[in-house]
Amino acid sequence: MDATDLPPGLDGNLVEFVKGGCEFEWQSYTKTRFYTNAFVINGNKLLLGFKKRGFGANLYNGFGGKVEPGETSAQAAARELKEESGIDAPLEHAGVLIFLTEGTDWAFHIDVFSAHSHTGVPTETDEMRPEWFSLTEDSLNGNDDRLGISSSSDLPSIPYSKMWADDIYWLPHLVEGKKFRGRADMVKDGDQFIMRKFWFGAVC
Ligand SMILES: Nc1[nH]c(=O)nc2c1ncn2[C@H]1C[C@H](O)[C@@H](COP(=O)(O)OP(=O)(O)OP(=O)(O)O)O1
Repeated sequence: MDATDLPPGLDGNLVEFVKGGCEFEWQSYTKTRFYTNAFVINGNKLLLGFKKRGFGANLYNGFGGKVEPGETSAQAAARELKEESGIDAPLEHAGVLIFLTEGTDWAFHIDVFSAHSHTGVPTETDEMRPEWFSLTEDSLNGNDDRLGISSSSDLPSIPYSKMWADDIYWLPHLVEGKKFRGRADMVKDGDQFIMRKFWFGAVC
C-alpha cells in the first residue's frame, strides 16, 4: 500500500483489513506517548484483565501502561504484565496502535505484545482483575458477544462490548499470529469513547 494512503503515524508495507469514518480528517497531533499492551494465550484461552481504576476503567484489556524513561517497550511490557497480573511471559511484538482522543494534541503509541506461555498464577492487583476467556472461533470473532450467547466452552466469551471499540478489529489477528498496525481517532460518547475514524491492517 502506498504510504501516502496510510493514516499519519503508520508506515511500512501494510494491507488494509478495515477502515471507517472516511468523511472525517485525521486529527493532527504534535506529541506521542508510548504505552504497552500484552496478551497472554494458553492453548484455547486468552487472559484479559478487568481494569479497576484509571484510564479505561471498567473495561477488559490486555495488561500494560506507560513506557518509563530508559526502558524499551519490551521491558515496559514485561514489567507492566508482572505488576498488573503477577505473571511472567515470553512476550513477542505483535502490533502497533496509534490512538487519539478528541481535544488532545498527543497520540498514544501502543506496542502490543503476545505470548503463548507464562509462568506464575494470574493474581488480582489494585489495578486489574485477571480472567481467562474462551478462544473458540465464535468467541474470538465476536459472534457470541454480539448475540449475547455464552461460549461453547466452559469459559466466558471474549467480552468485546466491555472492551475498547477497536479491539475486535485486531485481536483476532493477534491470536492468529499476524502482525498488525492500526490507528483510531476517538471521540467521547457519553461516558465512553467511540471511533470516529479508523484504519487497521496487516504487515506484509
Ligand atoms: N483504544 C485502546 N484500545 C486498547 O486496546 N487499549 C488501549 C486503548 N487506549 C489505551 N489503551 C491501553 C494502553 C495501556 O495498556 C492502557 C493505558 O495504560 P494505563 O492506564 O495503565 O496507563 P497509566 O498512565 O495508568 O500508566 P501506568 O501508571 O504506567 O500503568 O490502556
